[in-house]
Amino acid sequence: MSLQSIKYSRGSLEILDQLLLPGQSKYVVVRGVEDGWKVINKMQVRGAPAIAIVGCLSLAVEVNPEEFGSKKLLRQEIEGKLNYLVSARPTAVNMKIAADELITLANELDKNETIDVAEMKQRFLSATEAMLKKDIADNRAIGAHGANAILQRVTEAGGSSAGSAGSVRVLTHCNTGSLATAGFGTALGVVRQLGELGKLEHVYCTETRPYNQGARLTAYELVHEKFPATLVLDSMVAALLRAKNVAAVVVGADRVAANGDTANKIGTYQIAVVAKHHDVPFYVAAPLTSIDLAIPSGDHIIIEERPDREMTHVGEHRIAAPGINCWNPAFDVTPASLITGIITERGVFKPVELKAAITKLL
Ligand SMILES: CSC[C@@H](O)[C@@H](O)C(=O)COP(=O)(O)O
Repeated sequence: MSLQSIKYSRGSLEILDQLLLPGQSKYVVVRGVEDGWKVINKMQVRGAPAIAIVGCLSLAVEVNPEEFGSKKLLRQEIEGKLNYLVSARPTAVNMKIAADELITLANELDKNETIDVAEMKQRFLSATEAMLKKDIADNRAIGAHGANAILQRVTEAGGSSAGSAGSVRVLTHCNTGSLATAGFGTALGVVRQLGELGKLEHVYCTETRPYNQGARLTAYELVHEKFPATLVLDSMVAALLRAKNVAAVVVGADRVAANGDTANKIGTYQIAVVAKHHDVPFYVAAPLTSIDLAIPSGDHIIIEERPDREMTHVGEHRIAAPGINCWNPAFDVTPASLITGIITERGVFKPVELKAAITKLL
């Protein structure tokens, strides 16, 4: 059983094939950008931060053995291939932000007359490799901020949604853990942190149809951690919030717009509506690399539509009546008005404060 979604050392990249989990732990070798694009598009690796890291590292393994005749040629290679990788999946912004940062770096290195092409390549590789460590550090910080926010809110609300010794029950959706990131996780990092603090009474995870990231991947991580955890179907959330004294919902994000509207796995929006109805705080946990200040609202987010087969089949087995039409958006947009707080590595912000706070930080 492995929770390491990305194995990298200079010149070598492997990803844990998430289509096969939890039945099989099998790593797939990614030899370059073409492989990187395919494993992202087929969702063998998925989760917004992991997509960006694998995309950029796939370019690093391709560039590593190559000799470039000039810095201009290296810059063109970096720019062209990163823009291609962005096209593998459209909704999560992390790959686009990473690509823009690395293209800016390549332009600066190209203009810097004090370095040669070999040095430029080394600096590009180091910048790409730094993403792995940074993602884990960011996730740890998200976990700490998120756990504090949830526990503080429970205390402020008089502790009625707390269990024994102030511990809490939380609900999460999709998979936002070690498998979706370089390690630890975002929303699942918050859950992990509550667990590490001894404050996690129970975690509920949704099945997350149709790809079943909750049932296959989050459940796998929770069992591995030996956390008190229960799987529920997506259609059970209203009943769960009515019955189980859940203190908070915490989910991840694929793209957060400047006003706080958040694209995340399909089903997130309806959970937020149900949470509002039951007066349960609803948190989005995401690194700054998931926040897209360039778009004013969620109306500007492109929602990826996936093949019908993901709905009509479970593995090789057909479950839907042949001939039926399908609509399979992979994500939905939760309006900012339903979001209590956006948990980042730099603190927790109300959606209305987000743009000003992030602009100041950056
Ligand atoms: C830390 S992962 C955050 C999001 O990417 C996650 O919640 C999600 O929606 C994943 O969707 P997926 O289609 O599995 O890539």
